[in-house]
Amino acid sequence: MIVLKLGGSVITDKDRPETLDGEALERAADAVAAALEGGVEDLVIVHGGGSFGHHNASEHGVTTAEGTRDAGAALDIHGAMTTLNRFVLSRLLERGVEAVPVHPFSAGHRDVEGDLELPTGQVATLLAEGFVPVLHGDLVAHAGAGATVVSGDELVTALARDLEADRIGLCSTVPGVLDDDDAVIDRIAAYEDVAGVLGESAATDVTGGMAAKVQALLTLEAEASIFGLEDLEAFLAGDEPGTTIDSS
Ligand SMILES: Nc1ncnc2c1ncn2[C@@H]1O[C@H](COP(=O)(O)OP(=O)(O)OP(=O)(O)O)[C@@H](O)[C@H]1O
Ligand SMILES: C=C(C)CCOP(=O)(O)O
Repeated sequence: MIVLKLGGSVITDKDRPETLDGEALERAADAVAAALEGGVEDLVIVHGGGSFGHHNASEHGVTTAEGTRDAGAALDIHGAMTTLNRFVLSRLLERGVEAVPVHPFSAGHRDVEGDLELPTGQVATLLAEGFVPVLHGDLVAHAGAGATVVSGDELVTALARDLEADRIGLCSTVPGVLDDDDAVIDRIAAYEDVAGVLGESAATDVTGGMAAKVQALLTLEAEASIFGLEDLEAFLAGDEPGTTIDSS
């Protein structure tokens, strides 16, 4: 089972609100379709927000910890993410991928500690029935805080753990985690080894950029890869492009 995240910064133009990077999205959809035709089974896709969702969340002061109890604000943020989800689904459907949406707002929640609870029975059943479930960064109900943002990266972690993913891939706008000289770090085994070079996202991003990604992936048993769009095909073919996060 593969969990693949298509970074919001890859499939959208992160500097312009609610703007797709149509070419990049089509390229990603091509790679997914080719991989499924080539024999990949059991693929779960998660996509991030990029220029959809982050701007809205930021405008309403909503983050993964700061929530809202304003339904209008919640619909604004969730609506931006479902709009992007429709675009992703349609590009996949056009290529014969049996992609269906799973909206985290209707499925998950956070407890008072902020820990995410995400049921995955629907995702497992969709996989078993031959679908490609497509989740996305979203809002979730948060005990004591209203509704807060859940990042695609958190969803990847929860899905990978629960569904015992064999492989995890984060396709981002960078070719991997970069060191001080902008060279791709091949392998990361401990957060302390790279904490100094990890920063936040260059664009409006309420969920933490690269540092949060690496921290989350280090908690998983399976190996994860962070790579750029040019390496998506290679990842889906079984290679380990970019940076491998290995906590074992
Ligand atoms: N050491 C680093 N190596 C690589 N990228 C880094 C590093 N430190 C900070 N970054 C930033 O992290 C960004 C990737 O995180 P970001 O959250 O924007 O990606 P994404 O998952 O593709 O998008 P989204 O969160 O919208 O889904 C890079 O574009 C870069 O600006
Ligand atoms: C900002 C929202 C609503 C979702 C963010 O998801 P991410 O881009 O994966 O961090």
